[in-house]
Amino acid sequence: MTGSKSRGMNDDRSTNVTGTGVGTRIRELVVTPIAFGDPPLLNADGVHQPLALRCILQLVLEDGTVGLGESPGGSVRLTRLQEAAKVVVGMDVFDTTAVAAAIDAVLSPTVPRSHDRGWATSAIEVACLDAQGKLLGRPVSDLLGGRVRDAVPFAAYLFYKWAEHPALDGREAIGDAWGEALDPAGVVEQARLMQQRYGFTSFKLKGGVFPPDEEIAAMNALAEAFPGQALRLDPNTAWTVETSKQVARELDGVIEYLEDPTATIPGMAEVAKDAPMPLATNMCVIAWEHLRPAVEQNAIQVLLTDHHYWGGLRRTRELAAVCEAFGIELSMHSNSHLGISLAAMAHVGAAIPHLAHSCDTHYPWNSADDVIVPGVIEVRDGAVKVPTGPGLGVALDPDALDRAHRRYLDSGIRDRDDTGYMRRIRPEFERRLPRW
Ligand SMILES: O=C([O-])[C@@H](O)[C@@H](O)[C@H](O)[C@@H](O)C(=O)[O-]
Ligand SMILES: [Mg+2]
Repeated sequence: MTGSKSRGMNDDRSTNVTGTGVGTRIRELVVTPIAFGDPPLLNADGVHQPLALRCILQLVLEDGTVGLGESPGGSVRLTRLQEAAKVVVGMDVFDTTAVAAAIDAVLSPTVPRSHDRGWATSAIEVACLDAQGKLLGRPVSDLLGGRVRDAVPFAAYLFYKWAEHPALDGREAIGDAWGEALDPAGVVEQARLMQQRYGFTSFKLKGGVFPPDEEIAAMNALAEAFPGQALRLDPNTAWTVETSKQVARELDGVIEYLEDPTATIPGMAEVAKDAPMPLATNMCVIAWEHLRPAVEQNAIQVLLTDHHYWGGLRRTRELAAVCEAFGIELSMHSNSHLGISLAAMAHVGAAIPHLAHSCDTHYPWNSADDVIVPGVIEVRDGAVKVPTGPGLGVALDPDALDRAHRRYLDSGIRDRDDTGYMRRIRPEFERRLPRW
């Protein structure tokens, strides 16, 4: 961890904004790597490790106001955030364009692709907006143009999963409250639990785990168990173009969209010519330069935005306008995350008028180890109420943050490695895409 977590923790402070930058300059950016529990969720790459990694950002202004941010973790992202943290010191928190440019400039020599630099820019922009909102006494959604909805709908994110992380390296097996889901009945049971606990009315299954016929059977079982409710399948590019076309035909009338059945923009465009339902992506259109070819080839009809890599909340709002111009519908992508990210997702989701689909969230899988004070941000009735307090509207729980940071230090895990972890348990596992 860099810096002290107790410094500048006056989260609720509101101050007069003079417009001169007095008190609104960034004094310090504290980046804290953390780890939190994650169940054995299966995907095309392997299986989730027992701990997932994130970085928590505390952007401290000269007047003591603190803006919060959350970024995906891992050693590379942590190093980039730490580098970026140095160049933003002294800048005005309202000058987010200049802040983004400074981060971009310091990272460009070592990180050539703008998309890879975007992760740092995005997390820091969210922290700036949280601080701005606290200074102004206004929620972040107001800084994005105002909310068009008070609650943002989310989908249950279903995964094939083992009942427990098997015993390994002298540690005992780690079970969870969700149980096993390895066949259609298990998937339907998991969906029922998700609905009971969180009120979800739309469901996404992470596929690419079993042969397509088994995943088609799971989707049909969900359709039977939840008639009329929106369903999606996402095999993370585990299929060839031909297999994708075949699955799309078989799921006609069953799913609202098919997400990343196959790799690349041309591959998706081939499938889209044939598929009876819209195709969605968070894999082949992940940077501004991908939009033009995707539109020209009509490769996707739905984009899953993600403020964590599209440059932050304002850029996501701009992306939404571009998509609107080209008739691309919007949904939202998620990775394992905690409440600061969920709050940011809710604020930007509230400010996008044509958000056509419920958003993804891993939060139910990870919320037990959250680092924010509970009660403000939660999934209820399949939606997240957009906080109305200043900034993101959430506050850090310093003890929970300390625990999560210690967990990170003690774990020795520094990067996500679904394939490596899977191979330790099933040595014959090969990450081969497309697999079918
Ligand atoms: O957590 C997972 O296993 C997901 O596969 C995640 O890594 C993806 O980024 C994501 O959820 C997706 O929609 O592709
Ligand atoms: Mg996806």
